[in-house]
Amino acid sequence: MKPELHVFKIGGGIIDNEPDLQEFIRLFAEISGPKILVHGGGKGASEMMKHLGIAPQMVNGRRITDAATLELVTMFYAGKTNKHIVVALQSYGVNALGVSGADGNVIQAVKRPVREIDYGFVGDLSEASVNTDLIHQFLTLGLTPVFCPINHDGHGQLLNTNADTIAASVAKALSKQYAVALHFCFEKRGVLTDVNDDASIIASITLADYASLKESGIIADGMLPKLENAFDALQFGVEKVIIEHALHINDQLKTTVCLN
Ligand SMILES: Nc1ncnc2c1ncn2[C@@H]1O[C@H](COP(=O)(O)OP(=O)(O)O)[C@@H](O)[C@H]1O
Ligand SMILES: CC(=O)N[C@@H](CCC(=O)OP(=O)(O)O)C(=O)O
Repeated sequence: MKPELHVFKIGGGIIDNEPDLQEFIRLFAEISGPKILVHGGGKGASEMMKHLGIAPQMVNGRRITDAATLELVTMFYAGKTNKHIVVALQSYGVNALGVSGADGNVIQAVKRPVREIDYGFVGDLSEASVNTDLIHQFLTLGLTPVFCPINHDGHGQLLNTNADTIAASVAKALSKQYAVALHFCFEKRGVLTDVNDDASIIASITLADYASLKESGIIADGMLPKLENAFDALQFGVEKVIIEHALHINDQLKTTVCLN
């Protein structure tokens, strides 16, 4: 039987709220066995850019990343945010190792080809992008890898990748060796039929449900790439995908994503 592995992803809504972030880290620290944390931070990055007079541009949940934006997001994600999370995890006794994809060549991306939209320095991933041997060695040493959304192309170029995509790609790649549970944690109780009502949780969502909820506009914005990554992960061997509130990971109320 494969050993269990938990891959957690947290986004900007939690990272930007310091008490919530600390509480999530406390709960994450309690999880036993091998675990991985992937973080985003898009909300804070956009706020920082606005302060500096640069208008953030997002298309289909992905940031258009020109050279100036890449410099800023590298500082923000790989520097401030990643180290802030790592230092907090250390304070809860988790031996966290903060990495970008360039560190140890742990994730290599390919710059997104220009089609209708030029995303700039945005990196796409495949399963082969992820250095599973190295991650397995980190886990064997008792380290908890903490991935920021910055990767590289192996030829000297850093690239920005959506953090949900990183979490799904890492989960898929490791599913050959581990029974992986992928947890997308954010500031709501799961996928909701009314985005303003946390009581309206959809307990389980299939691909067919997703198609009709998307059609009717009930699922929109950042939830679209999250669910697309969730179904993709299930199709490629991840055992369980859960969408849940970052501060209620021990509760039963959450959305489980299923293929059918
Ligand atoms: N049906 C839905 N249920 C829950 N959230 C939804 C739904 N439709 C759209 N959303 C939006 O998706 C957002 C989550 O996506 P995103 O902001 O990318 O998350 P993250 O915090 O991981 O970066 C929620 O804050 C919410 O506004
Ligand atoms: C290419 C791309 O879109 N990268 C994302 C990476 C951060 C992210 O995904 O943050 P959340 O998980 O908090 O949304 C961005 O710069 O917004």
